[in-house]
Amino acid sequence: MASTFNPKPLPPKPSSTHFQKTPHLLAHTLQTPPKTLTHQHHQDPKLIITGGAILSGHVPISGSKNSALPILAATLCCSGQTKLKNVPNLSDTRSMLSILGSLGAQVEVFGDEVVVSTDGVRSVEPCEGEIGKIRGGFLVIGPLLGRFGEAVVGLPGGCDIGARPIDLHIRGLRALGASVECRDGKVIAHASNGKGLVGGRFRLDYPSVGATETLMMAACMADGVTVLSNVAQEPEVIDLAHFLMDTGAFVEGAGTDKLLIKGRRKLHDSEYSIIPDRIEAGTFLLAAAITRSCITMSPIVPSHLSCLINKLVTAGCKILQCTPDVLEFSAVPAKSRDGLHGFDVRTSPFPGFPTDLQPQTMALLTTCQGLSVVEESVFENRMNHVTELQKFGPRIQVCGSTALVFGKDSGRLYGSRVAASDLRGGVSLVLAGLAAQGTTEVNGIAHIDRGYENLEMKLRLLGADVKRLTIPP
Ligand SMILES: CC(=O)N[C@H]1[C@@H](OP(=O)(O)OP(=O)(O)OC[C@H]2O[C@@H](n3ccc(=O)[nH]c3=O)[C@H](O)[C@@H]2O)O[C@H](CO)[C@@H](O)[C@@H]1O
Ligand SMILES: C=C(OP(=O)(O)O)C(=O)O
Repeated sequence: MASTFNPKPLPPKPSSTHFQKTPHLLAHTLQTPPKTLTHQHHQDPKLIITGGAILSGHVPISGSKNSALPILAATLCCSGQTKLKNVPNLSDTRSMLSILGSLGAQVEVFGDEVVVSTDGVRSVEPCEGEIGKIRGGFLVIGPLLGRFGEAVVGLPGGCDIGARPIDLHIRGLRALGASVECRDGKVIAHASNGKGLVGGRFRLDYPSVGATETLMMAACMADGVTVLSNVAQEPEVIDLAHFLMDTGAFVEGAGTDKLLIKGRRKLHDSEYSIIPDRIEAGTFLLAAAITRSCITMSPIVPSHLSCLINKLVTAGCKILQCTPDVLEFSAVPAKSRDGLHGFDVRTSPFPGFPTDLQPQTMALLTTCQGLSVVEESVFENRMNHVTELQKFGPRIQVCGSTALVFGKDSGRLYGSRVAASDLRGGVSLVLAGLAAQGTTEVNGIAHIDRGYENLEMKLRLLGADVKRLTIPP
């Protein structure tokens, strides 16, 4: 029987120290999106991968995109200067900073540190163009409504992996006393009693990550006590709760299915470090697995990845070292190079198997022994990568939200010209390219740049042959 991975518990999170305010303005490296992101598809840069390299060495893991986005939105709840550390430099975080800037916030960027002051915010209507690019931008609605009593926010963008409605955000805000209507592609919200939001009770029909985050932030600024049930338990929700508590909020129950929040009108300044990106870390574990390699990575919170690691151990991989923040992982088979066994996956909310690792896991399963079944239960349309993965040669059969992956016996992977249509689907093609014989060209990599910081540089650090080709306009 496969052994179960039991990570050591983390030490308690240190309480925040107060940030020494820095009056100077320095480089705004995160605020200027690279030109290539605004180009048409045929002018997009592409990744060229020569497959077959065995990876080795150490990869640094960046801060979490899905924590950084809500925490940047939450700076709108805070007076004074908020200093965030370990913020990843991604097109999504740059969009989020533009959204804050469009409201009148002052944003300064020093490498991976971002200092935000929202005291000068005068607008409650963020730039619609940026909101429409990313999912996390919509999260400003809760803080705006809580602090200013109104918000006018365009409909969110993000990966095209399903309908992704926002009904739970809206119904939850109504339960806190807001009047909310959707008109002309915008959500227009008012704290309808004229005095601001009021505490209330709301049960989410589904533990939506985004709706939980919207309601947590709104409840922190509402008058009275709020109880939210059937909430999301993802590490990013816990990270947001820790940030809010550091700024003076009272949030109890983060990481369980019920939150109790005592509202205050305004939160104060703080200094806070974003957690490591578990999805980026998981992607590198899968990169090592698909190339049958041994690598180390840090920083990482192993318990955030228990579900994936247990599956990989079942497949035949080994955890050689696991401390609270470093992981040494080996997929080097004992005898032959292709000894990993397939396994079944059903995505579900945390602590279940993360939907954001489903496409990358499917890429690995095409190289494993036997038939694997991959079921996507979180999003209704997250199988777009399959047609592109099939171009590498393996047999994959899709029926609705379930894929049958026939594994290495259905054929080995051959380099191919493919195109990303979303973030994680896109990176699954990069993983397939690492394992394929010959050269792979991955187009549409603006999708990948939304969520991976320096992907090709990090892969090269591990010994992969990956180049970014930027075609001049
Ligand atoms: C920026 C960010 O953090 N993105 C993550 C966040 O997205 P996001 O917050 O959008 O994901 P949700 O947890 O809200 O969505 C999960 C499911 O709930 C449904 N739903 C959601 C809200 C709502 O009001 N009504 C509704 O029906 C969605 O359509 C989806 O089927 O969590 C997802 C699930 O872990 C991840 O894949 C995304 O990477
Ligand atoms: C689906 C994702 O992102 P978003 O919610 O930002 O579209 C993702 O990170 O895989």
